[in-house]
Amino acid sequence: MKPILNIEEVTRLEDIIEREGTSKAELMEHAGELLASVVEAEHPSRVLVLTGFGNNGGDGWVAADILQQKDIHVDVVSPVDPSEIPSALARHVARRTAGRDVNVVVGPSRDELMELGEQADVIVDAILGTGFHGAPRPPFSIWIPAVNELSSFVVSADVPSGLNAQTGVVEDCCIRADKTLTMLAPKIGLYSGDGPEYVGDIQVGELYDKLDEVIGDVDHAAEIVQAGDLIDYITGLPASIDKYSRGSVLVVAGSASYPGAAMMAAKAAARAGAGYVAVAAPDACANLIRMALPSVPVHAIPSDSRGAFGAAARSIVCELAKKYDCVLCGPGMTTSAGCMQVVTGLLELDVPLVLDADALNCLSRIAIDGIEKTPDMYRREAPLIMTPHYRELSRLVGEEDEVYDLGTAIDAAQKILWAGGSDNMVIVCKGPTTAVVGVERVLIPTSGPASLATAGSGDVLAGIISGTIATLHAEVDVWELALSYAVSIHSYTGFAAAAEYGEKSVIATDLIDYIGEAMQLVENEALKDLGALDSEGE
Ligand SMILES: NC(=O)C1=CN([C@@H]2O[C@H](COP(=O)(O)OP(=O)(O)OC[C@H]3O[C@@H](n4cnc5c(N)ncnc54)[C@H](OP(=O)(O)O)[C@@H]3O)[C@@H](O)[C@H]2O)[C@@H](O)CC1
Ligand SMILES: [K+]
Repeated sequence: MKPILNIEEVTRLEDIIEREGTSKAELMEHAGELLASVVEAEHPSRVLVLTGFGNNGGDGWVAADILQQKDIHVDVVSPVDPSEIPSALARHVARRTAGRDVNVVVGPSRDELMELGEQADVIVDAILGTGFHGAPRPPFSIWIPAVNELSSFVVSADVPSGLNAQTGVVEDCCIRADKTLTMLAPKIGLYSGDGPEYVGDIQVGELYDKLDEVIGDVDHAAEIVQAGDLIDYITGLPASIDKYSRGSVLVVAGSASYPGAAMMAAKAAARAGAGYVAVAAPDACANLIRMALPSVPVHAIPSDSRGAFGAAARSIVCELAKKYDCVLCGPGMTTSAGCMQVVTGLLELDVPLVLDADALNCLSRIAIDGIEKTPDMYRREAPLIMTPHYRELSRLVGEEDEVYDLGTAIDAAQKILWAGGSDNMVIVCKGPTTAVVGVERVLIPTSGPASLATAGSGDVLAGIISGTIATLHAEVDVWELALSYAVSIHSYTGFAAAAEYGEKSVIATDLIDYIGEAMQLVENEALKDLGALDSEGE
């Protein structure tokens, strides 16, 4: 796993490194060297380096100097004369570089900039880094859209200029990078909000060789899960096994209005490896589900007048649920009074429980002002997994109008978890970047493609999660990792389905049929990561 940092922790880390004997000036020299080596790998004959007023620009000036010494033609664009750059560190390296052979262009017009950009094979974006806030001001608000019109390969230093490195918000314009070389450790904004749209490939610039010794001295916003970390949760089928010992799932879901959600979740749970999957659905839609899923037993539960779970549902569902390795509750269920009773009833049982979609909306409605104010409602010994997308999460903590980025979503999930205080509780915060948040750790598994943002995709993920939990029975050391495995499978179904149908045309039911292939892809990646397979998968 690799740490992701909040910006204030990056600053603390730089201070710690300085106390250990490596100055910020030295770090900037290393940052420039690494930036130059990333550019050189593209074999350019001409490079344009765009610099700003701060130390991000300093990285660019150092890189420009090194590239020029390798007989690459380098143009450096600066908003002011190098001697007028306000940051002392950046001014020093800018003056040094300007005194050599690079071509320095101060304050070019848009047309002049476009002409330089058209001639360049690679553009280095060293305009704004972690010191940026708000929306880019002129001249950067002119430079950035101009660069985005060009076809040259763009490498951003530390963070694409225009992206808030903490929140991932782009207010006006932002460099669209092909590659981002982020210094020391990835910043949370690269994964949050608009970040994933702008960063391109993320590469970490290892500026400090003793980072392992100091990285533990700062708080980590999250850790990126690498495929090899998942190996304990990738299991084949043993030889002697029956359908029950493979793991059983009860899907408590559906309503007359949304029977499809129950179908997708149940089928996904079975495809994820559970040997026995059953559905408990309101009798208003039970027959539809039976016809769609011949391999799945469907328990018809008394409905209310709208075709949702009725008043008698709680006791019947809870009696059934006790017999399963995992219970998934929520998809397409609505928030009727009967549904709320089902959710509170299931929470009282001693069975691993996944609450998704309307089950979470039921909790929000019961609590009114944030579920973390009444943790007794969800505190339990048995595992509890909640799978809200960012908006459902904001409702759970009573902040309905808040728009969450990755950082604020993690904060909200931690509020709920710390109030509940159980190692067996995990919140999977679904968004452009999905975070798996537990009491002890926050993990970021592989994100899927944009094609996963389609109706029903969450039902499929809930099915994969419950199927995965059932197959693992209760033998889980690190719940956050087990769930990261399930989230990774979902991501890979998105890649596989997009390759088959095209990114725009994927629908949620397609994803289900790629679960088997996705499990194989995750396993291959894990084995490659651990060196047990070569890059061809041999
Ligand atoms: N520290 C270290 O050890 C190391 C740091 N490193 C590098 O330093 C970078 C951080 O450098 P930094 O702190 O100087 O900030 P940076 O992003 O260059 O920008 C600051 C300038 O931008 C300006 N500005 C702000 N908002 C703006 C807007 N909306 N529109 C226009 N301008 C705006 C702001 O002006 P102000 O708002 O203060 O008036 C100020 O002049 C970091 O990302 C990494 O690349 C590496 O070398 C490794 C070692
Ligand atoms: K930048």
